Amino acid sequence: MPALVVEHLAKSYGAVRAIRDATFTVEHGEIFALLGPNGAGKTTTLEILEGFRRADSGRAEVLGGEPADRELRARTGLVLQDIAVEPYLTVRETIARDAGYYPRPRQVDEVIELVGLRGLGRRKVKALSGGQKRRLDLALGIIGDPSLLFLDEPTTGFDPGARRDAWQLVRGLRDAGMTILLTTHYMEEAQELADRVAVMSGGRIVAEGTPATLGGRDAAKSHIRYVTPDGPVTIETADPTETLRDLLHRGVVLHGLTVTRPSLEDVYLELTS
Ligand SMILES: Nc1ncnc2c1ncn2[C@@H]1O[C@H](COP(=O)(O)OP(=O)(O)OP(=O)(O)O)[C@@H](O)[C@H]1O
Repeated sequence: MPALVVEHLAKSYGAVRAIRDATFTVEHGEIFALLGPNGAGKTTTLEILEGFRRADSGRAEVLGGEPADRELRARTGLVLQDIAVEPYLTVRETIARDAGYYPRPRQVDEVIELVGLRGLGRRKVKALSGGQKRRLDLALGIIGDPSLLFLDEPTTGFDPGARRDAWQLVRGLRDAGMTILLTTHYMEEAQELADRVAVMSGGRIVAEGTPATLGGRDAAKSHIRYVTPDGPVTIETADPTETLRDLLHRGVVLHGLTVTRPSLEDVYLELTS
């Protein structure tokens, strides 16, 4: 039984068809990334799975049950786009208060450490930087020791170092058995983190696969580029190894050589254009 099942899901806000017909499944213990342009329907899909909204039609199943089930909520963690936190509480007080909502929470200090807020436990929430605030959001998502975690754009506002730390943390959670559904606008994040990705556009899933194979990426042609005294050369080839062997055999000097395949971002832009 998969951790999440979404089948022919549809949801409109008045005349706006936010989700038209979305189908995908997420297996236990995997990191699944939902990608798509602004307004594609990602947050609405998450909100239905989290039990905050009802779909108009279709099926959404979470850990084998209904999304809004109370007992289920104790087993899921949420990191939403805008989380309301008390500005005058400290980091530690905020996390400790949330720990009280769960039957078997993690240790508060362990979580502060995990999300990289060590030494900031006594700082008031209103005095945190944007990235630190987002780490606090992450702490609140995992304090209940959930088996399923929803992350809606978890690293927005992070500096590159903090982003890599967050990826490390999320991978660690997955390796410890947690199932993670995330949305992101950073293709590098999806590439680095996700076991599988789905691309949503106009309320539909338009492609699904591993980051390496999405949209036929693995079978796509490579570009070999190098510079000769006459100027730059670009060769498009399905078999870069063979083409390079041939060039070297002919004694071509390959100054500034690069070999590239379409990036996840290239494929994504093509799918959503
Ligand atoms: N409460 C609401 N009332 C009316 N329309 C809404 C509401 N929430 C979302 N929408 C609309 O539904 C569509 C899907 O929005 P949604 O927030 O699910 O997209 P998203 O993929 O999460 O976008 P983003 O990447 O910008 O967060 C958009 O056209 C949005 O304007």
